Formats: sequence, C-alpha cells, structure tokens
Amino acid sequence: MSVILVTGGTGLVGKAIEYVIQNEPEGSRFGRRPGEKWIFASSRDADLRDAKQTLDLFEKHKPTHVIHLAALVGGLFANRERKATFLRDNSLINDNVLHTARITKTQKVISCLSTCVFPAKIDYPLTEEKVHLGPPHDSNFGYAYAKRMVDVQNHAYKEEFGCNFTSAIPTNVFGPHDNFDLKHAHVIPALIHKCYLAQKNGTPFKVMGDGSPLRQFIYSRDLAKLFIWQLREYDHVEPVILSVDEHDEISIRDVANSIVRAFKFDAGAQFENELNDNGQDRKPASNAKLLGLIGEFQFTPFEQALDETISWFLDNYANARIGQTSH
Ligand SMILES: NC(=O)C1=CN([C@@H]2O[C@H](COP(=O)(O)OP(=O)(O)OC[C@H]3O[C@@H](n4cnc5c(N)ncnc54)[C@H](OP(=O)(O)O)[C@@H]3O)[C@@H](O)[C@H]2O)C=CC1
Ligand SMILES: C[C@H]1O[C@H](OP(=O)(O)OP(=O)(O)OC[C@H]2O[C@@H](n3cnc4c(=O)[nH]c(N)nc43)[C@H](O)[C@@H]2O)[C@@H](O)[C@@H](O)C1=O
Repeated sequence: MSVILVTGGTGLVGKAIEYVIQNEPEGSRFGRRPGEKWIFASSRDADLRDAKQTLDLFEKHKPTHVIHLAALVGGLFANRERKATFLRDNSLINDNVLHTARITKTQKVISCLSTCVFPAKIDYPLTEEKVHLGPPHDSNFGYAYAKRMVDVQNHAYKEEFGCNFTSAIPTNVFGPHDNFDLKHAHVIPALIHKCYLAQKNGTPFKVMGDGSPLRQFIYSRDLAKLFIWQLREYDHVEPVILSVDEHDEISIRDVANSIVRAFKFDAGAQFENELNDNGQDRKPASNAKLLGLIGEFQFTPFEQALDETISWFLDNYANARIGQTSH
C-alpha cells in the first residue's frame, strides 16, 4: 500500500492533482492506481510552520510518499511587500516537512520550487542546472531563497541519509481553485477577477505595468499530471522544470486581451503603464529535460484552459478565494 500525502492539498495545484486522480481512468498513467491512498492536507490539518504539528500529521497518515506543495504563495505584489514573511514561513515549512520525512523514513518527497527562483541575470532559456548561478530578481528574493534552499536540502539529505528527495520547478500556474485576490494573486486570477468586476460595475479594467512582460503559463490540471508522472517515474535528486515550451511565452497585454475576449468586455483593458510594476521582463524556461523523460505530453491550449478557469470562477464566485493571499 502507498500512502501519498499532498501538503497544500487544498490549493490551486493540490486541487488539480485531486481532480486528475479522480477523473483520469483508473490504472492509467495519471489515474489512481490500486493500492494507493491519497491524502490532501490543508493548513487546518497541520500548520507546517510548526514542527510538532508536522510530526503529528506524518504520524497520523504514515505517508510513504509526499508531494509537498504547501507554501505561502502569492503574485509579484504579495512577494514584493512581504519578503521576510515569505522567506521565514516557507523556510520553516520546508525544513519541517523534509526533516519529518527523513525521521519518519518517508520513501520519497517531491517539493515544489518555481521558475522565479532562478537568477535574474542569466542566459536564457532557464535550465535545471542554473538555479544557483546568481541572485534572484529583487522583487521576490525572500520566496526565491527559501525555495532554492529546498534543492540544497534535497542534496544534503541524499548525501547524508540516502533520502529520495527531489523537486519540481513550475512556471506561473493558473486554473480552478486559484487565489483570485485582486492585489495579492498571480496575474491571471487577479485579471479574471478585475475584468469580472469591471463588467459587473461598468468600471475600467485596469492592468498593472505596461503589458510588455512575457510569461509562460501552465494549466494546473496539466501540471497535476506532470507531478503524478514525477512521483511515479522520476527518481533523481536534480529538479525538473515542469513547463510548456520555451517559445510559448505570452505577453501580459495578450493575457489581458484574452480575458477581455472571454468576458466579451467591450471597453477593453487599460494599462497603468507604471514601469516599476512590471516585475521581471521575462524568464523563459526550457522543458527539454521533461519532454526527454516523459515522451509525448499534450498541454491544454491556453485559450481553452483560460475558458475553463473563467467558467470555474463564475460558477464558484461565492466560495472562491477572492480575499487575501492564503495566509
Ligand atoms: N501558483 C503559481 O503560479 C505557482 C506556484 N508554485 C508553487 O506551487 C505550490 C502550490 O501553489 P498553489 O497551489 O498555487 O498555492 P495556493 O496558495 O493555492 O495553496 C497553498 C496551499 O498551501 C497550504 N498552506 C499554506 N500555508 C500553510 C501552512 N503554514 N501549513 C500548512 N499548509 C499551508 C494552503 O492550505 P489552506 O488551504 O489551509 O490555506 C493551501 O493548501 C507552492 O509550493 C508554490 O510555491 C510554483 C510556481 C508557480
Ligand atoms: C509564479 C511567480 O509569480 C510571481 O512573479 P510573476 O511571474 O511576476 O507573477 P505575477 O503573476 O504576479 O505577474 C506577472 C506579470 O503580470 C503583471 N500584472 C498585470 N496586472 C497584474 C495584476 O493585477 N496582478 C498581478 N499579480 N500581476 C499583474 C505583473 O506586472 C507582471 O509583469 C513571483 O513573485 C513568484 O511568486 C512566482 O513564483
């Protein structure tokens, strides 16, 4: 029997893994398999900043495998405002999870980094071996250093204790169950919520920055499949970038216009044009390692994924996260 504990199981990515496990054919590459028990934990099950609560969670479920997603997460503006909190909370969470996994002899842990952990000044595309080659972008260095340390910890735990710990590096994620907070969310959920309000109230749809930055976006349900693949089929300490193709960058202007189209919002988007709100210009990441290992993988077309996300938002507005960041 395998017991797979998903920390952060109630968030954007955790909910997508739950969806895929429930909806893909049983026994298939990404579906539930016989002898597997999946546990999706929230912060109410254990505040993973606390060592005792972390140990209690592991002792309760006795996981053989952990997909470690729990984190203090937010978009550019949340990261820019709360660097010490992002650094401390995420450092505590990661240290507790990895230490507890080691002392309880958990067979495997996949932790989650982000492409924003890479150096701000580096040759593109980003590839797995470039994580530590220079300081991250100033806008999110608290979060970035906490996340980078996971890769250091994974290597240390492997060398000293032989642990099978590894990490995934996703790009900007979006999908159902995202955090749609107007100020602190990532760009897609924030703009969906803003456009919804602009249409409802007859007010302008304001987009931060000048629209020029480029990002790669991955649909949460695609990312979920990639995590399940990594759990079952990848046993090396080195991280894997989980991303669409490096050439599939989209400008924030195009993202805003796609949202305008999806809402049929005649007034269109207005760009605030404050250059210091752009964040990083771009950070294209290569998925060559991923595709070399997984073989064929069909990513959901961006517009389809966006439509599904907007439908979910409209259907679930009453219960969606539209307040602050998760903590
Ligand atoms: N969203 C994105 O664009 C990207 C995300 N990532 C990474 O992916 C992972 C998942 O992110 P995402 O799903 O977007 O995040 P969400 O904010 O949607 O969810 C965060 C999850 O972590 C849990 N959590 C937060 N703090 C604690 C805590 N102190 N103790 C226990 N659980 C906690 C939350 O529980 P609760 O529901 O109880 O609040 C929730 O389940 C994270 O590691 C993130 O850093 C990487 C790249 C991009
Ligand atoms: C995934 C990654 O997410 C964060 O970095 P980011 O890639 O900059 O992500 P973002 O989604 O917040 O913004 C993308 C772009 O979009 C523009 N933008 C326009 N209007 C809104 C807006 O309303 N909200 C937001 N958030 N951005 C907006 C914004 O100016 C920027 O140019 C990291 O801190 C880090 O936490 C991390 O891991």
